Amino acid sequence: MSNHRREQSEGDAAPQRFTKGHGTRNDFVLIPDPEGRLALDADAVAAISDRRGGIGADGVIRIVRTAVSGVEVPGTDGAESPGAEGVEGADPEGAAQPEWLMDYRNADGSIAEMCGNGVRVFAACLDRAGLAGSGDFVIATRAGARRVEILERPAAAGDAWQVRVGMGPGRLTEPERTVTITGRTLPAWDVDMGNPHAVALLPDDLELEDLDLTVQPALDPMPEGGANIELVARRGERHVAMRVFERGVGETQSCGTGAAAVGLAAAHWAGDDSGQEWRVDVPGGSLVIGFRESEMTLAGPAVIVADGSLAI
Ligand SMILES: N[C@@H](CCC[C@H](N)C(=O)O)C(=O)O
Repeated sequence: MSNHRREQSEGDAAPQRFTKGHGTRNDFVLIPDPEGRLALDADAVAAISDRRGGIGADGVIRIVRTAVSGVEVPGTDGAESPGAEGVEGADPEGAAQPEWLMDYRNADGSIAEMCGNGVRVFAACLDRAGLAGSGDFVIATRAGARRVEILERPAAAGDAWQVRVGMGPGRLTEPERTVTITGRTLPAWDVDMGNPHAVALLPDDLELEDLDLTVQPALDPMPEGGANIELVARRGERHVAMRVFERGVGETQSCGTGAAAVGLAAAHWAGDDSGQEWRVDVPGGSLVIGFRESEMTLAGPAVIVADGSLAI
């Protein structure tokens, strides 16, 4: 039996609130659990994410105070800091622990270290609740602390926030594995964005739109723990398009860490060390990847769609 129930005292039957949101149509159910009372198991996450029997989402995000989350945040020293002070770039060595943790689960219930689109929607939820201060703050993730900047707030309900996230440095490895898709075997670059990615550039005679991503492309060898797989087409100067098969989900309309991985690989393929931004188109929109001295950045929209109560 799935479990997303709070540890309840007798007679406490308050419904569990949730918010539904998306970033470039990569969609999430966010569940506030400030005091860390929610027991959210893999079956519950899969049931909530189910697009017919549940609410439907690519992932479920628990909004929990880091101090009570039971999650150790790499690179932080355990002391609490609600603001951005003490944080130089992302994943800072020995930085104070951010107040709020993005506890991310894929639609199949598996835990992932990081979600770039999820961080933006998480930030929009904190901002709407008045918990983001001036709009420059730090969020904890399993991949480390991530700096968030609210660039734009929505003018009207249903409009998007625009949010930039520090994504850490990103680490790219020359191909040691291949991706096979639509009968073609291509070299794959491993990119570590806190979570694992395998990025392949399509040859000119293979259209991004023609790929069959209803099944997972074969990754050989498959890394222990799996990987998100991105297929990339060139579009123009500092401009590429991608599709993604996400670990723990399947094909999604967008992946923020995937777009950062693709930006890093595309700049590498182009021999571009100018530090200028790259545009990465995804089926659900467009994202901007930046290169700062110590880290990459991801900028794009975050939309809050609905608030409700869980009855399942
Ligand atoms: N969609 C996310 C990535 C979510 C986690 C991923 N499926 C994994 O298992 O690593 C993003 O926007 O980055």
